[in-house]
Amino acid sequence: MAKVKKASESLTIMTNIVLPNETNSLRNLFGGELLAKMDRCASISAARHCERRVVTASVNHVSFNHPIPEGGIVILESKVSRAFSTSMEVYVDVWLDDPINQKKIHTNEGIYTFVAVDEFNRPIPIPEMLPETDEEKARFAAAFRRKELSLILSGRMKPLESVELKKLFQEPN
Ligand SMILES: CC(=O)SCCNC(=O)CCNC(=O)[C@H](O)C(C)(C)COP(=O)(O)OP(=O)(O)OC[C@H]1O[C@@H](n2cnc3c(N)ncnc32)[C@H](O)[C@@H]1OP(=O)(O)O
Repeated sequence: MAKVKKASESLTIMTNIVLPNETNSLRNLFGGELLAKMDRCASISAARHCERRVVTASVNHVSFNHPIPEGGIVILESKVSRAFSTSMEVYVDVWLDDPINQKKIHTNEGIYTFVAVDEFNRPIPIPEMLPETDEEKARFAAAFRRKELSLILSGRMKPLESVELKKLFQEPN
């Protein structure tokens, strides 16, 4: 297995059409249906990066910016944004595609943490991740801060133990 992999090597794209049984009373895609699709897409990216079985450790953030109507074409695009020791952050971007009017609306964004595990479900080391594009570099740079926040919110880290996150609240000299 490579020791370093590019972000693009974990790129996963899933395209779906919204069916009536996936919608809410407003005939838009039900949020829980979308979350399941996002988790699937992100888990494939994580597995592509580490070439191991992965489990979802945390859903750190999901935004719902625009409804997705019944019959809409949904494109999910995910990539590993940073790899740590055994865990990795995965970004999922969701688009509503309108091929008739040639428009694409960015409807959702999700940030997930996955952990690579062995056959006994114990965390195992993963390859480093190399960002290349400006967007990949920006997401990579802020990922450690988000990891600390997620660990604090899950009670795995005390706020004063954080390094990057604490810097946000410190006055510049
Ligand atoms: C694809 C699916 O849908 S899977 C189904 C849903 N998911 C599951 O069932 C997973 C259930 N949870 C588990 O199995 C375990 O809690 C695991 C494997 C996630 C973690 O196991 P632990 O024994 O706690 O391992 P440990 O404390 O060493 O953490 C492993 C890594 O995960 C990271 N981690 C754990 N929890 C979090 C969290 N809430 N937020 C961010 N990172 C986390 C740790 O920081 C560590 O990262 P690092 O090694 O890269 O520094």
